[in-house]
Amino acid sequence: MEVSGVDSEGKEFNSAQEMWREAIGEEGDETKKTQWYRDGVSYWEGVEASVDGVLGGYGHVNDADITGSEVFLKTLIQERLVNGGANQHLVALDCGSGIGRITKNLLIRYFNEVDLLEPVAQFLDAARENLASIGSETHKATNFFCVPLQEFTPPAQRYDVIWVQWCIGHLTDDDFVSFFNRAKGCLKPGGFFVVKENLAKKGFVLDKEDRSITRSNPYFKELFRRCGLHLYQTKDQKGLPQELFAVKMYALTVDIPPKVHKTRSKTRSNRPQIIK
Ligand SMILES: C[S@@+](CC[C@H](N)C(=O)[O-])C[C@H]1O[C@@H](n2cnc3c(N)ncnc32)[C@H](O)[C@@H]1O
Repeated sequence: MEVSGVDSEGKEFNSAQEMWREAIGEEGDETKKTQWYRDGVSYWEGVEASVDGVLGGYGHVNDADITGSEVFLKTLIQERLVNGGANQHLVALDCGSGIGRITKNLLIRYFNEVDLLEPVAQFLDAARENLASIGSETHKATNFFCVPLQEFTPPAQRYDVIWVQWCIGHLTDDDFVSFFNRAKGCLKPGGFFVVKENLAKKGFVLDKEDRSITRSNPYFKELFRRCGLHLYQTKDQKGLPQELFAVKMYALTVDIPPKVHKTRSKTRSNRPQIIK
């Protein structure tokens, strides 16, 4: 990516390549890259297994976040899934699930089964506990995968929705692309990804504390293009405190969304749109 960016200590980089070279070393230098991932997980291992912990001290944004996600998800289920999801056995994957906050407050109400993936064992244990008394025989958390996204290949054709929120910043660009390419084959027909992430105003911001990168909207779009994914819908998350990064939701599909005959202005951004 030919975009400039900064790190959390104010250091400037002329390009993403320059930043990645410093963060994970030259291509083929697996030692530094392994250390990058190890440091990211170690950071989260030192965080309390609570809503406030996984939200970086902003536990009070949970309600706004879940409400925003629910509005986005509901429309997508209706538009994309057979019968609008009615009378279907729906399955979701919650990636980088932390303590199961999103599954507990949202996904388990819409999906018959939810699988959780989380590399930090203490978070996944908390998720198991938090979800033990939630749901029912027909709405339940099924699998708990204790593995990082870059090492995960989901089961083939299992999921209607793969939800990726506030965790993909831990992956390098190549591992980001590689993960979505593997995961594409795990979606059922009509299935889709939701990526909900912080946005940098421009370029990127490297967080040296938790070993993650916050990407800009153009940066995400370029990576989605490299994944061969199509942008079906996007929506900005509203109601978050001003001092936080803006947050955007992306719905992504493997198939090309049908052309919409426009009756409104071309400047509307939340319409089906192929990534350019
Ligand atoms: C900000 S928390 C968000 C948790 C959850 N998605 C939520 O919104 O409540 C970031 C999560 O990403 C997880 N994570 C860190 N590195 C990861 C990786 N390589 N693959 C998947 N998840 C990772 C952390 O352990 C942590 O649970």
